[in-house]
Amino acid sequence: MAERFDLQGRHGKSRVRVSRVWRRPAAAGGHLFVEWSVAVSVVSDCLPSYTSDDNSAIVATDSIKNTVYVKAKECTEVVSMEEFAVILGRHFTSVYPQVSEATVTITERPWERVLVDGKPHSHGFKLGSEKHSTEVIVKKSGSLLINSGIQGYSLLKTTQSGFEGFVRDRYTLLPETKERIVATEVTAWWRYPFEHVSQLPSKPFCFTQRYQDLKKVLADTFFGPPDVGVYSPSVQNTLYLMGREVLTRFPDIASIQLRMPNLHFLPVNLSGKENPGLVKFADDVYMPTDEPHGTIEATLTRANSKL
Ligand SMILES: O=c1[nH]c(=O)c2[nH]c(=O)[nH]c2[nH]1
Repeated sequence: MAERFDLQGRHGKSRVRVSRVWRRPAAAGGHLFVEWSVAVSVVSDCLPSYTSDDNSAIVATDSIKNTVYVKAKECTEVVSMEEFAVILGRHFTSVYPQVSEATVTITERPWERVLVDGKPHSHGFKLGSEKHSTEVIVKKSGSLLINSGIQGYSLLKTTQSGFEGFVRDRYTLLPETKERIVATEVTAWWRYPFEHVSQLPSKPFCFTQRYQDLKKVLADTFFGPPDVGVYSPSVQNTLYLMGREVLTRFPDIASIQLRMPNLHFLPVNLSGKENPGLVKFADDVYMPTDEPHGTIEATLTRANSKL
């Protein structure tokens, strides 16, 4: 008898790029504009399409792609990325009996309103750097998982950082220091507390506002007060303080995952037989590097969380 196999498949469409404009009058704040890259992946009961030539249960990935544009068109009111992802996830899991679950991932291209002579422009945007993403999983029952994140958030400070007291053995060359540049490119992911579509907040845009607030908490904790800063004894400690501050400020966030590569700025000392002490490092000239870099990451979860 032929061997039997379990098969767990999923299918969808990735990198579906969509932009949406909401044309508000200038007096109401001007146009809103987003550019999203959407990935949809559905868990669908279409086993015969894998094991035979029967495609009758397949929702074509081309139709999945089209749905992204249809739903964008239907969003006549402003929606955040997270809300749009829930709309898509709800659509696939409610319209198609064979679809039990949908994962919708969206990454936003960070178009930011320009300022002209210090005034927000009503319809002009420029590209920023760090990116906002979300991953939403919707089940047929309406149960939900919403994780959102930030990528490519580059932060640097020129002082108030050191690294001392680490293991010294026969492999150690790194001198201890109380003075260095610290630079990183933060990746963070956090989970929202809504576990069912019925719990979603009705206030539009709250996810977008939360992203902005969270980004500010991360940066403010990294930098410290504008005039004096705050001393960082290690990237590990700074990462912990950033995560702790997020969980303290936002009680509805149960957990945050932070990845903070340590992008080294190496002291430049140049010396040769002919030119002894050509360049002597005095906390002034550095060689910026990104390879190799330290990898520091941690997840902070509330001790009483049920996660
Ligand atoms: O903040 C730091 N953490 C480390 O773990 C480490 N390791 C290293 O070489 N430099 C640093 N800096």
